[in-house]
Amino acid sequence: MAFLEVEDLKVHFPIKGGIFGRTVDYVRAVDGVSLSLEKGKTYGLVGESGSGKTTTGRAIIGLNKITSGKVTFDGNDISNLKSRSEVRKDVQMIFQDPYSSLNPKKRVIDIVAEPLRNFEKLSKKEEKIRVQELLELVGLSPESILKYPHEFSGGQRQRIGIARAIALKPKLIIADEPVSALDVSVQAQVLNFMQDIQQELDLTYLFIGHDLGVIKHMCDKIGIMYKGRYVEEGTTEEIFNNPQHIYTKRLVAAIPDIDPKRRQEQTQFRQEVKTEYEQSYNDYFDDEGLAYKLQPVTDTHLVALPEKG
Ligand SMILES: Nc1ncnc2c1ncn2[C@@H]1O[C@H](COP(=O)(O)OP(=O)(O)OP(=O)(O)O)[C@@H](O)[C@H]1O
Repeated sequence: MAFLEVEDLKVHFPIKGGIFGRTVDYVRAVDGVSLSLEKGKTYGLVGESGSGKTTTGRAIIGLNKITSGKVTFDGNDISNLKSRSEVRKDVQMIFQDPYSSLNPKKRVIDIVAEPLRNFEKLSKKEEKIRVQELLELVGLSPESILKYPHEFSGGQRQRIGIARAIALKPKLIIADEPVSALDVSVQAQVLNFMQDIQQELDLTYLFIGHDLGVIKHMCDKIGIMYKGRYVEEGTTEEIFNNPQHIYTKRLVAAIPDIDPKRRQEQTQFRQEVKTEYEQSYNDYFDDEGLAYKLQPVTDTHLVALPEKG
């Protein structure tokens, strides 16, 4: 059994209608996702906006109710809310936007200490020392404890978010587009730092993203999502060197390459993908453009599927 095992996960949100507010339909945000993640590794969930990546992450951590399916973490079935509360300390989330995810009215010490206050009974002095240690670990000055989020840059704010996420020494971190809101120049620093603490703290990551360059850099395994399902899953090498599904091929073909020789290969690959896409559209997609016909189904974010032709 893998460290994190998700089996046929479904999360459907009811759509209410009529004067009685009855459920008239469901948004099938996640509709049968399975994945397994080994300890210390990083799994990338990729998909265009609305494909269900965030809902998958939120369902695993217990922020969204699971409609059906099973989530096993570190040997425990955490599919229902009660069982999940037992592993709450062990699974933490890092959010996309370090501007909105930190309360602007709170000082850094109160932000980072929040999970500690929920789970551990520390004296004020012990708490201060722990927060200062955490800030040092994420590369911020321990004197920052009395500052407010607006006094920091985007990259520094994300480090504060990471300090909060690792405060309870979690085992699994769900990182929901952790660098998408940051300047490109800062993204690499935060990603490299995330890799450093992964080693240091023996962390396992579920990394949600849409930038395939970032995903390639970070992940061992990748699942490509589309409309709540997987279109393809594989190791990073398989996805980038030998993509099977036309949707994945389109994503890989869209990555800009700065190396002149590889750019030439990429141009040729793009042409092949274009031809295959045009020839095989009906084999892969049903009338609504849903990628039902190849299993498993994945999620992606980089390039929306264009209209046929
Ligand atoms: N609480 C909710 N109630 C109803 N529908 C929801 C809810 N949360 C998400 N959805 C819908 O579920 C679908 C999947 O959303 P989700 O946020 O998981 O996608 P995503 O791939 O993470 O996209 P993004 O990259 O834009 O965050 C979308 O159609 C979204 O509108």
